[in-house]
Parts: sequence; structure tokens; C-alpha cells
Amino acid sequence: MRHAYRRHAVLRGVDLRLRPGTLCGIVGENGAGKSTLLKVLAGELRPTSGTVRHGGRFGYCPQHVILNDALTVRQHLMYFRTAYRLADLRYAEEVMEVLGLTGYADERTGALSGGTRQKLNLTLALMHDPRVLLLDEPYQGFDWDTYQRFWDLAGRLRDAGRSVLVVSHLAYDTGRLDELWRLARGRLRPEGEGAAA
Ligand SMILES: Nc1ncnc2c1ncn2[C@@H]1O[C@H](COP(=O)(O)OP(=O)(O)OP(=O)(O)O)[C@@H](O)[C@H]1O
Repeated sequence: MRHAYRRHAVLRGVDLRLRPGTLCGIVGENGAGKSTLLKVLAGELRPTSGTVRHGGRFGYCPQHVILNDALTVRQHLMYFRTAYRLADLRYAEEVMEVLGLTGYADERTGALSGGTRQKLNLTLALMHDPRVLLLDEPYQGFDWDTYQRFWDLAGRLRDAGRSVLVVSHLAYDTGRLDELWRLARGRLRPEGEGAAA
């Protein structure tokens, strides 16, 4: 699959298969095209050539938080509950609990800290329990404890058969990943040591 912004070719031949029950990481320098790749995978951008196929519903956590500052955390959840057609918010509440967001349910989003906004951003991407998770810098702004809880959650979702793709410019905790790729010069290559497979 390829993608170019006008004449600027960013993805020059990316072939990626996200298998169920896999925790996959993609790293790359600033501007390597990681966010572009996720936008193409999520259908936000159309590839210049090639195709993207989904085996089930997916959850996309964009790098830049898109929240309505005037609404509370709970109002965001209610809005997304309708959009996702969920019977209830039980699973969303579990995710909030794991991320330490529960106590902020009635706060106006505009008054939240950056890391707390990111917790909500991630909760909105996960609350419909998607089969495929496309996460762009999902732990930006997280404190250490939340960061660890994020990886524990990602591992549990992988064990439950979900495909989890985490994109970051930092290759931390590579031992937790089943696959690790580096995006450079528009192509994906397996990243050396550290990845289990
Ligand atoms: N909407 C756009 N129009 C034109 N060029 C763009 C657009 N979005 C991104 N680019 C360019 O595409 C390249 C890849 O950008 P992208 O945001 O995908 O990189 P990234 O790997 O996610 O970077 P970072 O680690 O800084 O978030 C950059 O050169 C960027 O300037």
C-alpha cells in the first residue's frame, strides 16, 4: 500500500498483516509516516494505491485528541455509546477504571490535564471492545503507573484475541510486543532484537 500527499510520497510500499491475538509495535522517527499509516488503516485517508481490509470492527485512537471541551467525560461516553450502538457502558467503565479515569466522570473535558484527556481519548477508542486496535502514541502524557496499566491492558486484549497495533516514536518495552517494525523511508522493516517474534 502507498500514500502520497500530492507529490510527497510518505508510504512507499507498506505490506502489513495484523493477525488476531498479536501485539504489534511500529516505531519510526518524527515525520516517518506513522500517523499517515494509521490514518490509512483507519480509513481516514485513502491510499494512493493498494487496499486495506478489516476482519472486524476496529478502534482508532488518533494522535491528536478530538474532544469537545464543553462536555464532561460522562457526556463523551454517552455520545460514543450512541455512535457505537452499545447496550450499556459496563466495558467502558472497566477501561476507565484500569486507566484511572473513573474519578473524572463529571469533569468538563476542557478542565482536564493533558494525560487525563489522553485517558479519555483512549477510552473512546476501546469502549466498544474492537477486534482491531489502531493506537497512535496512546500513552503520550501518561504517568508511569498509567503507562504500566496501559501495557497490561494491551496484553490482556491481545490474550483475548484482539489485534493491537501501537505506534510510537519511542521503542520502549519492546519485550511486551510480539512483533516490532520500524517505518523508515516509506517502508516497514523488522526491528532487530527485543521483539519476541
Ligand atoms: N495533511 C498533510 N499534508 C501534507 N503533508 C503531510 C500531511 N500530514 C503529514 N504530512 C507529511 O507526511 C510526513 C509523515 O507525517 P506523519 O505525521 O505521518 O509522521 P509521523 O511518523 O507520525 O511523525 P511524528 O512522530 O512526528 O508524529 C511528514 O513529512 C509530514 O510533513
